[in-house]
Amino acid sequence: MLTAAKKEFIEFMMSADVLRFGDFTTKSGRKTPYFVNTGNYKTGLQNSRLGEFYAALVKETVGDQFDAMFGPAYKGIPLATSVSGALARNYGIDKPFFFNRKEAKDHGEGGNIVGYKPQDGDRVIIIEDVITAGTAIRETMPVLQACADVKVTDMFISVNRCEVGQTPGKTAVMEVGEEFGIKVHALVTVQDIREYLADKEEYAHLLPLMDAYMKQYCVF
Ligand SMILES: O=P(O)(O)OC[C@H]1O[C@H](OP(=O)(O)OP(=O)(O)O)[C@H](O)[C@@H]1O
Ligand SMILES: O=C(O)c1cc(=O)[nH]c(=O)[nH]1
Repeated sequence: MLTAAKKEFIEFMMSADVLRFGDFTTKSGRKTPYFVNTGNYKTGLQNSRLGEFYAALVKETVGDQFDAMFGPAYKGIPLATSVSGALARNYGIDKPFFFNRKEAKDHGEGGNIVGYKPQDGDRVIIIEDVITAGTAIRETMPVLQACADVKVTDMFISVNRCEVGQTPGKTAVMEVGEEFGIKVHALVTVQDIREYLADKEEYAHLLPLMDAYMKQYCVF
């Protein structure tokens, strides 16, 4: 159901040109009529507001029951930093954050992890933009497992695209749960976006495109 909070988040993404409609190709090679580009957030206020949306979901689901948050390069990096700030400011949940470099650095401090140094036994949450086919999370898990014996418990994303992963009939989110034991929490889903569009006459032309895409790739 499209709650007022979900509607507000969809309008926030659209006002920042983050949620766009047109012809795009996903990392997994799917031709999609909509795309979420969190790289389009550009101002302090947008960043601060974005952090608040995620922080409210973290507070409501896991609260302070985690030890650190991880933002996968690249787009997870500003997400994790803004969420950590909002959690501390709004809820007094002051937790460390860390992120990776896609290419290891061979001078100075070296390595591929920046920020907090994870410890064995840490419960880690991941802050990301979207999950489509689940490739990115499968790239992220070995990076985390190489740091320490951490337990990744939850993952927070802007949009759950509800798309099939590697196994017919299963979403990437289901697979992530089964393979890694990670619970995925999304601010909105593709169904929320579709419902939002259906409420507004000016977006009527997008509905057949969304429906065709959802029929091809989504599992509900
Ligand atoms: O579930 P998937 O099919 O993997 O697709 C979703 C991921 O793909 C993109 O990341 P990308 O690897 O392009 O990294 P970026 O943050 O550097 O843009 C996007 O930011 C998601 O994280
Ligand atoms: O699947 C992807 O590559 C993808 C989808 C999307 O909506 N946004 C994004 O940054 N990547």
